Amino acid sequence: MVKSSVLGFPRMGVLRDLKKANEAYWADKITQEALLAEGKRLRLAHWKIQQEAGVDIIPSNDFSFYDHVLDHIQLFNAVPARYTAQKLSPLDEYFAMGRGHQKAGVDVPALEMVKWFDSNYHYVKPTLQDNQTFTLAADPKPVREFLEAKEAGIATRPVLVGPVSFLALGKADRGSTVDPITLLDKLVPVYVELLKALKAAGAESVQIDEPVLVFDLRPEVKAAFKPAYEAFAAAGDAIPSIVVATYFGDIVHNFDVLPAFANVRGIHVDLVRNPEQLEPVIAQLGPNQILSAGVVDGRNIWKNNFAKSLGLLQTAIKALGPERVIVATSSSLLHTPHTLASEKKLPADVYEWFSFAVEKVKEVSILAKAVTDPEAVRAELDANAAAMKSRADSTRTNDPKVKERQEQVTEEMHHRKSPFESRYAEQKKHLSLPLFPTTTIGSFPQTSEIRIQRNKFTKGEITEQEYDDFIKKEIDLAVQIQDELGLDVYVHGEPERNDMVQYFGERLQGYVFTTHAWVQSYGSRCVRPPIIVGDISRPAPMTVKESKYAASISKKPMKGMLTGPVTCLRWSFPRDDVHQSVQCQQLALALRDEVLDLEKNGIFVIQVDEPALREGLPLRKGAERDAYLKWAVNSFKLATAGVEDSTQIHSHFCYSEFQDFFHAIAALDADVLSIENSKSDAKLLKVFIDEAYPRHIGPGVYDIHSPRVPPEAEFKQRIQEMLQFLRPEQLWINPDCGLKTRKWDEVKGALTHMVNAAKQFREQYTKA
Ligand SMILES: CN1c2c(nc(N)[nH]c2=O)NC[C@@H]1CNc1ccc(C(=O)N[C@@H](CCC(=O)N[C@@H](CCC(=O)N[C@@H](CCC(=O)O)C(=O)O)C(=O)O)C(=O)O)cc1
Ligand SMILES: N[C@@H](CCS)C(=O)O
Ligand SMILES: [Zn+2]
Repeated sequence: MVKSSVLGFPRMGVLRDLKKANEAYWADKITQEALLAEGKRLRLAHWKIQQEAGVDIIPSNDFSFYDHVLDHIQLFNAVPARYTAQKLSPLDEYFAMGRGHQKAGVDVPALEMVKWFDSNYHYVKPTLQDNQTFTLAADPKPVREFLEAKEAGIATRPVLVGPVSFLALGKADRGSTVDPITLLDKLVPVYVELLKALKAAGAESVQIDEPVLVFDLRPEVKAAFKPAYEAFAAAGDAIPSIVVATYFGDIVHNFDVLPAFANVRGIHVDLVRNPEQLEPVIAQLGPNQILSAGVVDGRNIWKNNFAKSLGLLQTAIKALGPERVIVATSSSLLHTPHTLASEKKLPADVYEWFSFAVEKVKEVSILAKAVTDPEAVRAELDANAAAMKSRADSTRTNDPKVKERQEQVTEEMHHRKSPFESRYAEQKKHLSLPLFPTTTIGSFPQTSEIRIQRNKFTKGEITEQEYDDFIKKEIDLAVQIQDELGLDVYVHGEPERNDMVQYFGERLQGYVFTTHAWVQSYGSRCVRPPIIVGDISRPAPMTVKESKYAASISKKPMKGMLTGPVTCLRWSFPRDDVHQSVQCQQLALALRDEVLDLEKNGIFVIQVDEPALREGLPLRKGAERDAYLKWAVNSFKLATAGVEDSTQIHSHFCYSEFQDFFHAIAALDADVLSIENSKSDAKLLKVFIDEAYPRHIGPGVYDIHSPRVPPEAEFKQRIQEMLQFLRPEQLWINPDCGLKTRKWDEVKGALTHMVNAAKQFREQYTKA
């Protein structure tokens, strides 16, 4: 019998229960015991869903209160001393690393949080010291959760982030210079101890995730697999058997690492992303090793194409026999929403095209049966074939007018009228900005009042007029606060937006959107990606009404605020039947019209956010990456280049790892860039000098993910550091990202300090 397996299940629960419990705990509304009990309830519920679907290998330790990499930081007692020194409870210490802690005299910022591979999930970076040690935490979480499932009668396979990936995804702490991978020999014995404890608890097998295997690896990282997995092999039967899991790419280029895995039970590969790696991987397996074939997509919401998956599985079975093949999800289902069953408003025809986590779990189970006994699941196979046909034949997907417009796109449409120097001269006259201009990234606090009013509007409990009036009042408030703070370029605050991508998806033809399809983005924060089902176009302006109103009541320049084409694409669930470059160009054309409409309506600073530009970068260097960069950069330029020289185009990126990506950002030709930087070493900005970057930049000076209000001195120190790498005339002062997740008192406090710090530098440099 072929077995089925799931690599991880979403944690939030059907109604975002974990988010609600976490936020209630942080607001002191529920006790620690209540939060822990909610975690337990969710874990059991999720295991049962998988058990009832007939999944053979169910994961444990995939649950996390905040982030699974952060769990491992605590599991290995790799918690920086600034947190342990606070003597918080283990749970509060954990949240302090995730989101900072500023309470009862304790003031510690969060650890850095960055993108998980090319997904919209964010993990907390292991932050390691020169004299780092590792020990196993008391009552280790993977053992505890394995036993919890066992008590409930559910045998599970614990999931761990592997030692090489844990270190390779980490960094040296500020003030340390250690290359994390050199800490391997200290870490591996702790893994062995943990694996022994899991075996003693009854675990027969573990899933060890080594997703860094899909990257181009430094030789030091490649070399680390051998000693780590040899140490595991040396533990023999004292530890569970190991399946090494990789995902989001192929591992063919790292085949020279595979001898390190000679003694593991099996290897998991992502056959959704890279089906072509199937045969080469099969050829590399040892005579008794198992292939875990990831055929059910953990990153998208399209129903599995059973015929296609069965083709891959049959190839595997032919080579290895049924006992050595496991049917699996391509990756953890963390990146998919909980269940399609919650969606009551999707058009009936498209509903049939989708599968969320609960449905994908069933798909894995059906495929495992179908591959050796199709008649046992004939009805399911027929229904699947009918759904595939319904989508392929649908008229929803194809809009000839959109295609016609795409054919008329010219090279010239990608270029601004003049080079930056001439544009800037025009903008200077037009906008009269001071030295070190201050601005924010767009959103202001999305208060519960805003969400309640929007919810009432969605449910029809208030009229459009009432909702519009409410939004106008919010914009009034945002403008008034910016007056008081003394900022230089204003934003309207985005109160009308549920999310920077969903909002646009809801206004564009070619999309459908959901009511409950939440996916965790970081910590308790979730997103509800809209779904691209067909060719995209803009039936009407999307943001002009709010920006125009905001500009009309503002005495300073008002920035229009759009989400760029690449980010709209990446943070939606894209089509899988049309190349992403085509979808992106359609979005770019829709946004180009919006940019020009904003300009026509008196908005002369327009920010087009592209925080997902880097996330979309293929994980390995090479032709695929070059091709992506070409179409991604062109899409941004197509969206923005139609404006006059005097209109200032801003763009924003909330990630700090821009060194290997600098040329793409520069190629956008945006007049001003804002980039997340407050938690990184200012030295990273050196690339702007090295590359003689001519345009203007606002490296973030304030970590918006944390409720912490940094003191004024911290802002001044940050600006001072930045001035070592940037010319004063090119420096803007702004936070890392939008402020929607913060509370107004935090925002006012932090921005007061930020503006005061900027004013002091302005004074100093104007005198000089
Ligand atoms: C900049 N970031 C974003 C990413 N991806 C996006 N798609 N959007 C982003 O902004 N990726 C990288 C980063 C990640 N950062 C964030 C930051 C903040 C959030 C966030 O705040 N998410 C919200 C949900 C946002 C939303 O869609 N809100 C809706 C619905 C609100 C709601 O829950 N309504 C209630 C009813 C109202 C009530 O009674 O309170 C309900 O439906 O039950 C809205 O505002 O209308 C979050 O809360 O998690 C995400 C990523
Ligand atoms: N304008 C958006 C950008 C987030 S990346 C905001 O401010 O929330
Ligand atoms: Zn951002």
